[in-house]
Amino acid sequence: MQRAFQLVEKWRRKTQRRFVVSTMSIKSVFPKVALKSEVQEYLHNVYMNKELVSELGEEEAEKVFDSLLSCLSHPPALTCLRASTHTHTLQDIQHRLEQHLAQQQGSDCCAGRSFTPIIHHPQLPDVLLLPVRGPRDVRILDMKVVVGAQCGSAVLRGAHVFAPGVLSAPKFMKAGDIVSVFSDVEGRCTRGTKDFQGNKVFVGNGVCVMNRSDIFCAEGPVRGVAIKMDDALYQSPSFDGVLPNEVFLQNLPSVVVGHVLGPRPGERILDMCAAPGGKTTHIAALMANQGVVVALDKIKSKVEKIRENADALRLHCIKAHCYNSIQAICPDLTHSCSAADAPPFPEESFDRILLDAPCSGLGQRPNMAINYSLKEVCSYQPLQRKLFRTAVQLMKKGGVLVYSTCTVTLAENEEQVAWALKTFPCLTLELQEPHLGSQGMPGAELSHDQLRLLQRFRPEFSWHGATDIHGPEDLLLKANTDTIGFFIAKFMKR
Ligand SMILES: C[S@@+](CC[C@H](N)C(=O)[O-])C[C@H]1O[C@@H](n2cnc3c(N)ncnc32)[C@H](O)[C@@H]1O
Repeated sequence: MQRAFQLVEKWRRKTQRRFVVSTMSIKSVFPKVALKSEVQEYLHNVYMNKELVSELGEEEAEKVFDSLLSCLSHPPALTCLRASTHTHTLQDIQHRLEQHLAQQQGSDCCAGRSFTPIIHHPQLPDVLLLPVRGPRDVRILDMKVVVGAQCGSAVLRGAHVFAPGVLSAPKFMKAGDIVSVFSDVEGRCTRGTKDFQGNKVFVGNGVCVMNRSDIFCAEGPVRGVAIKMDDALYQSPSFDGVLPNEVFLQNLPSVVVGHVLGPRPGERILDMCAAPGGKTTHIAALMANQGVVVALDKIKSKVEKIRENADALRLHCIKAHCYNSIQAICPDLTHSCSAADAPPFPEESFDRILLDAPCSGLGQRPNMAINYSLKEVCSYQPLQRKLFRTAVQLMKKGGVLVYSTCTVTLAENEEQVAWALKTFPCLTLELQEPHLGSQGMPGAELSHDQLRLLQRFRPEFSWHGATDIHGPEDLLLKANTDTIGFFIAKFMKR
């Protein structure tokens, strides 16, 4: 870890001169996540619930909630790459990645930047981390391009701007122009606008690869990079198409899920909500490609993505199907089920099941604006329970079920655990290994012992407004805490 920090320090010193304005001044202009007022009030009540307030005190609980809104609009401090250690060694992949980034960043280095250091995660043997630097001092230019909020968030995590994401561009914009890119956080900008005057957030500067007419006047759908972001507010390498057979860009808590599930070679595993296959491919890799991983998703186009990712990572034990997982149990015991690896399945068919549930996604970062209504946010709990019921029936006795979400509500997390333990006496809550996040959040009447068995990634706890790293311990702390908001529960069936 000491050597890792030396690398980060070297990189920081080399990039230092670009940080002429203190992060405090930029922080003040970078807004908190914008939520519908009904959703903000709902979340505020969650974070000010009686159990939590009696533990933290009202003032501290308010501060934590404020930090949550603030950190959600900013990207995590480190980029996490899962390495395909079933086909290559971690050192090998790191070396190839360094070579690739050296090529990608070659011209930037000449312009005064240095290569981003790549660090091994000390507790996750298949994870490589790259520190993100920002918010940086980047001057806003006269030519302004506006992109959709999703595209703006991707730029904050190191992506270039792809043509479909562009909403507004100046009248005479042409390839080679240097432009400032803004995110349309309120979703008000109409595609094809020339000069959008509404509320927008600056995400960095880039060089146009396409003319305005290429983006808006093409006959068919436009594809490809429209603006190459070479001076982004948050500096992080672009991983689009980088070593697709060896690395997978994945949030750190999602990698933790695979390890917590603990699949072993030869087992039968079900991933109930699998697309695009980030966790499915991790599970198959941990099984050294031996056994079966059945991956279900109800959206056909997304199932194709699972297959593409499985092929790219050479994971042949994955069997992907388009299916509604709620109905994945054979309806009739006398009726024989189709094929062993295709749904529906007889009860108690699987050694381990992952339910990475569809959820309100309020923990995703960066997210500058969430347009969900309260009704939408509240719609997930019943759906998750239906999926959970099926999961319990499909797991073998002695089998393991991992339930996870990337949201921060109690209703989709701790309340689901309380409901599951009451509804299914055959389930026990299990210790998670590794446990890198915080424990569960009080508010669902779970005991302290039960909360300790849960794992919640709570970026609001360590949020200080900037991604600066101060020492090796801080580097590791940030890697494990300055993540997306995420929840994991592990159950066993007696
Ligand atoms: C959180 S995402 C899964 C992410 C995925 N586990 C990964 O790591 O790449 C939830 C997925 O659940 C799928 N889904 C929603 N309802 C479903 C259902 N009833 N049956 C199967 N899949 C469903 C959605 O299409 C979506 O792809």
